[in-house]
Amino acid sequence: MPSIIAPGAKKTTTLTVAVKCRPLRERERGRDIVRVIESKEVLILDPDLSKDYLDRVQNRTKEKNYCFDHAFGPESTNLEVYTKSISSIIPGIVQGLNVTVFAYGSTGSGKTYTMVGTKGDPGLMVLSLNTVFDLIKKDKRSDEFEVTCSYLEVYNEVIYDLLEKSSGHLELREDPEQGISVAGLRCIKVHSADKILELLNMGNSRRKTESTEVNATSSRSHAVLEIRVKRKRRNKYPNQVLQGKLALVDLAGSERATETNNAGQKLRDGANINRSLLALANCINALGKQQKKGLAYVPYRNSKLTRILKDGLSGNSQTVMIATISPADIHYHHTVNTLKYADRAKEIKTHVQKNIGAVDTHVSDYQRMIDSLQTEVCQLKKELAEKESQLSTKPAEKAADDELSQLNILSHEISENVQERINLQKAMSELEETNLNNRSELQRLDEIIARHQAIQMDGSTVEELVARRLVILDNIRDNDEAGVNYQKEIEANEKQRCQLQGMIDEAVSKNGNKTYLRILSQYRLLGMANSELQLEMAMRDQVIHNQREALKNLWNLLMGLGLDEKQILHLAAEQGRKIKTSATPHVLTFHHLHIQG
Ligand SMILES: Nc1ncnc2c1ncn2[C@@H]1O[C@H](COP(=O)(O)OP(=O)(O)OP(=O)(O)O)[C@@H](O)[C@H]1O
Repeated sequence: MPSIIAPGAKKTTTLTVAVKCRPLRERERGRDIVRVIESKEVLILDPDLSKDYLDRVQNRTKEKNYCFDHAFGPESTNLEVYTKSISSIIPGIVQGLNVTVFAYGSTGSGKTYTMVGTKGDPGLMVLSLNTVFDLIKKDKRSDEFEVTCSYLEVYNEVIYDLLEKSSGHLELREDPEQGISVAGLRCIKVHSADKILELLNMGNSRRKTESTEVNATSSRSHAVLEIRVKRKRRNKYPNQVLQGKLALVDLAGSERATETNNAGQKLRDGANINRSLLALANCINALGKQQKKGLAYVPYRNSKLTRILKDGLSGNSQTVMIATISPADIHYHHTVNTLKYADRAKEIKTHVQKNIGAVDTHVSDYQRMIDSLQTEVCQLKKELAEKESQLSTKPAEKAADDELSQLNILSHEISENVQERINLQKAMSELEETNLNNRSELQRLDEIIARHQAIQMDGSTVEELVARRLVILDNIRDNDEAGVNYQKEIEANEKQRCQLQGMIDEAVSKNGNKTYLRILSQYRLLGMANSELQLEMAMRDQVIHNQREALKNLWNLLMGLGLDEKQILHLAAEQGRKIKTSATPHVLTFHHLHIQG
């Protein structure tokens, strides 16, 4: 039965951006070029001291000035950063709101120090968790709480569970209602901040770090700690569940490979870290632009990191970006680059809304099918491993062994290929939807402009409308261009798929080990069926989501026309539809609207 949730009022809010400048380190021996003025302004001095007076007056200086919600100098502690920029939004988590905090900055600028901290100067993760549990303690008598914690890292575009000793590769799952989740990620029930900190330390010890020339323990991965708080009102509204979420993100540092003297694996890491960070920067750009230009396409799909952070960047979340910078003159370019993105991020808007519990059942059937397929895939994987170990004990079959491992590689590649295709197709359909909206706005504008011109209205109104029209056209062109690129990628993906399929078929026809191959091909087919099913589920959910949105709009429209809840229900009954509602204190009229039939 599809159900729609009409949640508490949506509040639009802008991203809070705070800048934290770390102290100059002993070995840096450089010049301190950062000045923080009145806790808001950041002044970056020209690193080149040789500029003369004339250069300065002729404005040839590289001095830059930015203004943020908060700015902290080297003497500020993490507690100060927490108190001024985050503490006020943390209580929302136990009231059903989502909060995201992420640190952004170049390698060695102090992201991990700010997020994790030290014993003497605990970081934002520690401080916010302590507050969450203090708040829970206060309300424990009247309400029931359940807190769960997960910790993941994105390394080389692969997601790993930091709470698992030897985590496999995890996949992202999408649901238009619930947003993005990570399939198979461990969620541990916790009862205290200390327990989470214990898990955090354990996870951090598993995190991929390397020594680079810029930072001795440089984080090579992006880490996301997520705390979910479920709250059940024991006395007042026993059926209501509030679900808040706190996502704390410590990003890997961005650096240019040439600066770190990295090679081989490290160089590859750098490329992937930069791919994610580049995608994040592109999303920040597009979102910043969107505030001015309307419907620009935001390329969340270009990396795992941006897909995970999607909610925090534009969805239902109150978000704080902490931009970390170094005061050293040698880092001038990195510092200015970080501040440029931080400056753009100030424009980003999110929509905060309480998550009032409704257990959705419509995905459960698909979910069950996927889970059972996954169990079967695991079982076959085990059988495959057993078979493989038997085969490897017989040296005479070494040649067959090689062919089999080749087959394994091929089947892995084909499954990655299917995932990529799903992702590209979803990106295409999102892009098309964005442009559909753009085109309908264009049509509306054309009609209004024609009407205004017909009655020869004041020129300035028409000028404004025409300017807006040009902006929309510009967006449509940008989005069409992105669409052509996606289409090319889809074609390349399909070509690769055919090639892989051909290679597999050839290998299978040559190989003599029939039992093994039967299992292998079954495993491969199941893996593909699983992926296809996920695509089908996502598409189906998108349709349901659109229907619900349309119904919500219709409900609001009818309310706006002066009809009350009873009259709407009556109207619906006349149309042969059953609607169930239940009242909550957050929305005057209703919070659940279940539509049957
Ligand atoms: N506010 C601070 N006070 C004292 N030391 C700091 C501060 N911020 C950072 N540092 C020191 O600077 C160094 C680099 O910091 P950190 O490891 O947090 O950088 P990072 O941005 O996380 O780097 P990467 O991206 O390479 O992981 C560390 O030795 C850290 O202790």
